[in-house]
Amino acid sequence: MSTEPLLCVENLQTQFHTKSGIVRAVDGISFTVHEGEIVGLVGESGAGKSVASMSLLRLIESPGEIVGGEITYKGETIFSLEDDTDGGRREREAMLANDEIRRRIRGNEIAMIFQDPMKSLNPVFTVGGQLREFIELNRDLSGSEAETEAIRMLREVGIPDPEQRYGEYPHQFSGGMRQRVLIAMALACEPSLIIADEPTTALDVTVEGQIIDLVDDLQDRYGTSFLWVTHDMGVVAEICDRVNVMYLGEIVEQAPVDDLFYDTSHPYTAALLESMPRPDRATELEPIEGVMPEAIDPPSGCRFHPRCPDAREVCTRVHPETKTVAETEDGPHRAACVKHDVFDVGYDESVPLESGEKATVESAESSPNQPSTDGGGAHE
Ligand SMILES: Nc1ncnc2c1ncn2[C@@H]1O[C@H](COP(=O)(O)OP(=O)(O)OP(=O)(O)O)[C@@H](O)[C@H]1O
Ligand code: NI
Repeated sequence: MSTEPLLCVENLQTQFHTKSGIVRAVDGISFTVHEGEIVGLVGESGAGKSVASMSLLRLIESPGEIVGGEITYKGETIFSLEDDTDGGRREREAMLANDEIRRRIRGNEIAMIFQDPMKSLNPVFTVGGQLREFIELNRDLSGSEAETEAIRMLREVGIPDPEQRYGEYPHQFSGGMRQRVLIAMALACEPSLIIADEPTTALDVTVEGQIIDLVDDLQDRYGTSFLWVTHDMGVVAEICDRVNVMYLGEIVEQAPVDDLFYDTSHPYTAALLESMPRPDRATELEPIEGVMPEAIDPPSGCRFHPRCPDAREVCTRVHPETKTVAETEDGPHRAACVKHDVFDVGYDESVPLESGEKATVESAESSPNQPSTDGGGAHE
């Protein structure tokens, strides 16, 4: 993996300004996507996966804002700030203008697929008509050429009888078939990268499996890279080459997929894996203990410590950066957990936290001036 990455994200920070305070939805994440790779972004609801994905295409709207970090794609600057002369921050000159992002990048270079195809398809126009129009607008083709291309794409994504289905409306398609249409639309301009935000979550398991097989196959044939957003470790195992695990706005573990599963290095990832349904185990699932705190007022130290079975006193104080914990054939294995020797902050000597203690330590540490959304009820 010595070549330049296709997409490079460094220390990305995206925040929402709300009445109750600043929501640090994405709080300094860094990752790359190389050509031909399927990279996973996984984590529970509220981790910041969608905000991160939208940030990559500069689709964040007020009250949200990217406040820091750098996004580069094929060497071009999608986002970057620099210090200006009077102590503020300004957009770097190299950063692409909004209309360039709209005209050259979105759809053509980086396409996006969302969970709900009905939001992306217009119910009053035929599926084929929408696909044809999209192709006509984005590629230099005449109406009839675009129609032929649209039918070819429908066939390509496994829609049976595409000439016939071309003239049907979105409601005449099943959920899985609609998702295939969106994949056809995403592929239509032959982008180098597709960002897929939970595209199979609403589908039943069999159809989900078919869509995943389709993506795997298309990925092979077109060489398209994917950023695959999901909360499902089963899907990650199925499809991803490398994985980023997100917790409360941060990436806590980053590894090639096999290493993530067989040499799990962050207790949060371990908990996600424990809660995953597996065919070789009885129906009893192990839910992750506790609920994810709000991104508005994250716990001190390691953000996962109040739920972590391995938490020690030091974890309430030290906020771990993500560090390389092992080198593998397929790249570095990185984790943000001080129990690893590279951190050297006295984890071994530190006193383990009892479940009750975690809350006490946390409330003692948090500043009384900070707005709290839950009224501190959890600490009673
Ligand atoms: N428009 C908004 N205003 C305020 N906060 C927001 C807004 N959009 C997202 N957030 C907050 O940002 C955080 C991250 O949300 P995000 O949607 O990225 O999570 P996610 O990981 O995609 O979760 P899910 O699996 O539920 O889709 C959450 O705390 C959420 O409440
Ligand atoms: Ni989401």
